[in-house]
Amino acid sequence: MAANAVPKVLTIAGTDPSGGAGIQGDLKTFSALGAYGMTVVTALVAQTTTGVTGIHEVPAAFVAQQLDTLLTDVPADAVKIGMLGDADLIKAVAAALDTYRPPHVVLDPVMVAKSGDRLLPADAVSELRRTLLPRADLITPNLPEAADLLGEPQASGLPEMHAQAARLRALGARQVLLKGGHLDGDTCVDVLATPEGTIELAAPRVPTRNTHGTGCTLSSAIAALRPRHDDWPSAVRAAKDYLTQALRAADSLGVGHGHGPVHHFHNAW
Ligand SMILES: Nc1ncnc2c1ncn2[C@@H]1O[C@H](COP(=O)(O)OP(=O)(O)O)[C@@H](O)[C@H]1O
Ligand SMILES: Cc1ncc(COP(=O)(O)O)c(N)n1
Repeated sequence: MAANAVPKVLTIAGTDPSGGAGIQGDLKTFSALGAYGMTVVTALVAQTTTGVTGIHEVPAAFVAQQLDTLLTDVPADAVKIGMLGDADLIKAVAAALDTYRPPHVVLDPVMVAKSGDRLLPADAVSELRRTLLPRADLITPNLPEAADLLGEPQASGLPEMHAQAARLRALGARQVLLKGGHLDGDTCVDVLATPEGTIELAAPRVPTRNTHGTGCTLSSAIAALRPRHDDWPSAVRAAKDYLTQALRAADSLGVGHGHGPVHHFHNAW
């Protein structure tokens, strides 16, 4: 990609009518970071800041049709994959990755919403592990998702996070960003494991309950930024800085009665 070109970035994910997470949160992130956003919807989700009331899945064949229709016209410079509601959807997305071979595939292994509602059935986790981890350039599990993928107890500190990130790489993901937001402390430390080594990325913990969409924002920010950065550590660092700023602005929004969304704002206007 030419240095001054606008990256065309695709999100494959479910919806959030409240606009904080899923496809809607991803598109806001892409725009805020100067990327051109494209979408393939995997599920219509009736949800808001307080929880999920229903899921209407898109048939796998129609997700495949959306991917074929889009990617034969517009190649993606990066792809973010979020909610995939069952094993057939996982297989359809894997097939499209094999056909179109987009660069920079970021997989957020979404399993449970902030409200505690399940977005991926437990019996589809092994399909995600077997089929999509080896096709991802970077996976971005939170602590419960990493534990589920590995079939292990959740990490309770940084040494265990380092060990689990390495074991997730051994399952086939080329890079692993194990997110530490669910631990306590004044800083939120994530662990990034790459073939070149493992680093810790820290940011101050923002004192807010408005964290709906943090995982979606981080993974889509990485996808938006990766085409313009030389390597994963640099893109992930910039994406985490962006997320911390969006969390700092979250309380000014006042959206909903539960965990409100992070705020993407542009200063230019
Ligand atoms: N209150 C917070 N302040 C700053 N960063 C946070 C906060 N909560 C989470 N993060 C960061 O947001 C990202 C996603 O958080 P995490 O809670 O670990 O995953 P998920 O949103 O998928 O459950 C991580 O980079 C984490 O460190
Ligand atoms: C469609 C969809 N995808 C993902 C999430 C997870 O959101 P979070 O970023 O808060 O973990 C969500 N609530 N809805």
